[in-house]
Amino acid sequence: MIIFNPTAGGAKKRRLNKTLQALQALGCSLVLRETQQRGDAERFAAEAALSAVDMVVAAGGDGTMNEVLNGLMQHPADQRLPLGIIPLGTANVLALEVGQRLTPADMARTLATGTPQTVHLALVQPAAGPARHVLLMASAGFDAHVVEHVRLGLKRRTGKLAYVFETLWQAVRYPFPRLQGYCDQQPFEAATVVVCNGRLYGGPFVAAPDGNLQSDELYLLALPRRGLLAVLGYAVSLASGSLSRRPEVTYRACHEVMLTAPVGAPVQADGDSIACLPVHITVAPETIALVYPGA
Ligand SMILES: Nc1ncnc2c1ncn2[C@@H]1O[C@H](COP(=O)(O)OP(=O)(O)OP(=O)(O)O)[C@@H](O)[C@H]1O
Repeated sequence: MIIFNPTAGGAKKRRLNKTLQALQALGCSLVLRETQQRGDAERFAAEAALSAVDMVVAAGGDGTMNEVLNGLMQHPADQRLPLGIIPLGTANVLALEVGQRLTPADMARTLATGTPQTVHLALVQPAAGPARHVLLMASAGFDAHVVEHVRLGLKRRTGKLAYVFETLWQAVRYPFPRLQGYCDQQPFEAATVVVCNGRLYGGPFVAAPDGNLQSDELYLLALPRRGLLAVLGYAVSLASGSLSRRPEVTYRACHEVMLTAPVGAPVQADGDSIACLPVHITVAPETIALVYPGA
């Protein structure tokens, strides 16, 4: 089953159709479901386990992949279908993380012949509301504030530039409140906190050099500085892959992060706002089989 978010990445229906044709040419039979609104992809994925399909494919951006993941995780491990991806989003971080090339032929080949590999997940449990599984990363502070405020219309028209614009706009307005929490029981404070399950953040940018979806470790990045200059400095370091090596940045492997204050501050995961502080972030007890491109 293919679950397609027609709004992802400014609607890439042609790329989807070409991928579907390539899949059919490889002998795959397909069921396509199109989302109408947020939440549909999760519901469709949960329903898929009850029908005769052998894989659920998220066609959209990282937010759609996160929704499909959470639908699949509603079932026990022995009934859980593997997750495949057709990346059609704005940043497609998961595709970069697993080395998936974006041509329709490559995407179809992976789904038809790629190998499902066990991937560990993060689990974000807010004090209020349901827990969510996370593939790539969860964050709070400046970065989650930008995700919450980025204008959807602008994102559809300009793609990643909308994030650049919103980052600059918010960097001179955001009050940078102190985030407080515990990382494996040790207290810390920061202006922005990112908990990475994988290596990459926001695109092909290495945030957690030791991150690996196939290991059961999370990586904390706690960024203490506030204000526009700090944001620009962190962006440059991220782009050059050196963010985790900055002297004032805390970077460490961990299994549990509690973010306690300020209560009500937004938390984003896999590129979408999902909760408010306080939250408890752990390595999820359950895993998913994710279809990786072949060698
Ligand atoms: N039909 C729909 N209409 C509006 N929103 C939808 C629809 N289907 C899914 N969504 C929501 O759209 C949001 C963005 O989707 P997604 O992340 O897949 O695309 P993107 O933002 O373009 O890509 P990326 O995350 O890679 O930047 C998600 O929160 C998802 O739940």
